[in-house]
Amino acid sequence: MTNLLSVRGLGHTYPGAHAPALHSVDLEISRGESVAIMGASGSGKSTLLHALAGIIAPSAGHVLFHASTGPVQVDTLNDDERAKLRREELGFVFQQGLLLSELSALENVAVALMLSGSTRRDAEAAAAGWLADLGLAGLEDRRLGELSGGQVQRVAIARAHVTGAQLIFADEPTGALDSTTSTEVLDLLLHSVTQGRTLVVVTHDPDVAARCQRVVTLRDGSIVSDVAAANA
Ligand SMILES: Nc1ncnc2c1ncn2[C@@H]1O[C@H](COP(=O)(O)OP(=O)(O)OP(=O)(O)O)[C@@H](O)[C@H]1O
Repeated sequence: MTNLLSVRGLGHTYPGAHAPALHSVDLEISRGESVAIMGASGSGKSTLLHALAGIIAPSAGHVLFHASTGPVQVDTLNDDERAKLRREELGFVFQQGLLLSELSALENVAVALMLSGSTRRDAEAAAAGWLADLGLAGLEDRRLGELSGGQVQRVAIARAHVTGAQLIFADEPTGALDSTTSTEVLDLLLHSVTQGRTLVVVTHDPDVAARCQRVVTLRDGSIVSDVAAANA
């Protein structure tokens, strides 16, 4: 498998914090892998995800991402460049933050493409296709508040994929869902890995981690284990 992300000496200390949230992390992620990031609350999982995905600029170390256009040194990008990288190359399935409750399911997905320059008509056609593929046909015009938690996560998955992103970051994508719906949402994310995409998922749930190929565990901001998942 070819390398997609190479991380060297990654560290991050939030302003005013006494201890680093992330410390000397080295990590290689290959194209087509599914990687779970686990660890106790406060161990640095989200900080690692945010540094890998260019959401935050790390205070130390390097993140090399092999984008569709060539290698990108993520840690050296400015805010605008990181935003462009996220928009064009990465997909996000987060519990909160990215979807807009006042927009419909269709608009939430289409906006990802419109931000990258697609016309509304093209964006909505592509969005409708993804929503249908994810079992949401007929619900396109519902606002998020009129959908179940699992349906909202499907909207998030559609949005993460509609731009053609090859690297998907998920932060507790099943955290608020019942076990049946969790399984369905994870099935959808792992299906996209079988299509050649790469998934990095932060989770507290051992069942989610066991279905990924690899489990990276953090403690106090450092990687303490990096193993193939038992059930993978
Ligand atoms: N914006 C921030 N400003 C200051 N400190 C922060 C910030 N975000 C996280 N931290 C601190 O950094 C450390 C790592 O936090 P992080 O959110 O990465 O952990 P986590 O493993 O994802 O935790 P959880 O499982 O509870 O979400 C913690 O000590 C946390 O308090």
